[in-house]
Amino acid sequence: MNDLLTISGLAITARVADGDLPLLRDVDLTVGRGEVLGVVGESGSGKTTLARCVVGLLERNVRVEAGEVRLAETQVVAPGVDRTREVRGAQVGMVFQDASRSLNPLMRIRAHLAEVLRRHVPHITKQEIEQRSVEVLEQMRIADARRVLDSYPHQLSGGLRQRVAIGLAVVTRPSLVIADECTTALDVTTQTKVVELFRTLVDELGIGLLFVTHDLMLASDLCDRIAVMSQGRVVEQGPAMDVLEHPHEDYTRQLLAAIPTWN
Ligand SMILES: Nc1ncnc2c1ncn2[C@@H]1O[C@H](COP(=O)(O)OP(=O)(O)OP(=O)(O)O)[C@@H](O)[C@H]1O
Repeated sequence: MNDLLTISGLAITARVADGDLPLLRDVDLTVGRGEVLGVVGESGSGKTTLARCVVGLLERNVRVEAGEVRLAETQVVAPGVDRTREVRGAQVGMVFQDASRSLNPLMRIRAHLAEVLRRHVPHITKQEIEQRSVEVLEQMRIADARRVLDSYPHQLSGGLRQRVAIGLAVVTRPSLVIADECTTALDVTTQTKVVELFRTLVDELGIGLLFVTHDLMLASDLCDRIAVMSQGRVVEQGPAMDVLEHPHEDYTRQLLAAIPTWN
């Protein structure tokens, strides 16, 4: 089996004032190497809970009740099991919605990259840090990498900051990247560029990408396969074009019907 990420039978519950609230039920998903899985669904369907579970960032009132998350052969999440700290950053990179919030305003981009590399690459030298920092910004199609390395986050445009955030997620050369609504705050042109960048990274580096979005048009541009979520369950999944062109579920049809340009 060549799957990088395997989620099976995952059930997640939140403890709330009046009892237990199911957030995810019976979720089965896989992401292969060099593959983009799009996770789509309306607001509140459980997409973020799924993404955060894989990287061990669930809130304190939330627990895994059944099922498991495996990264290649290793079980990283199961009831009472959380090995995400061991893989987060090094084997699994993350990009979230608002890059500005994940960057420290008082640190230059060079220091951000150095911090991540020092944390996850044992014995890395100063010279290697500089080399890999320039290299990753170039991979992000940033032309003037050295100027960007010397900049503070506020000196960069939103689109550039988001590309830096993606760079931070992949500089450790993870095998899997989790991206949660990471293009939502960007204008349409920048969104397209980020999507193209992701596609190139997946194709060139062979990483697996779990791409959470509520935007089906974007998903259709980027994803190999799509999983549709509703009320904490995966209601439909398959090759992107099959799901979007020939949906089996009414729920998927309704999502598609809500896009004016789809039909
Ligand atoms: N810690 C929590 N405690 C209680 N309820 C929660 C918690 N986290 C999420 N929920 C609820 O679980 C449901 C799923 O939330 P989630 O953020 O995973 O959905 P989503 O599909 O990512 O939505 P959006 O697109 O709006 O981010 C929502 O109804 C949300 O209010």
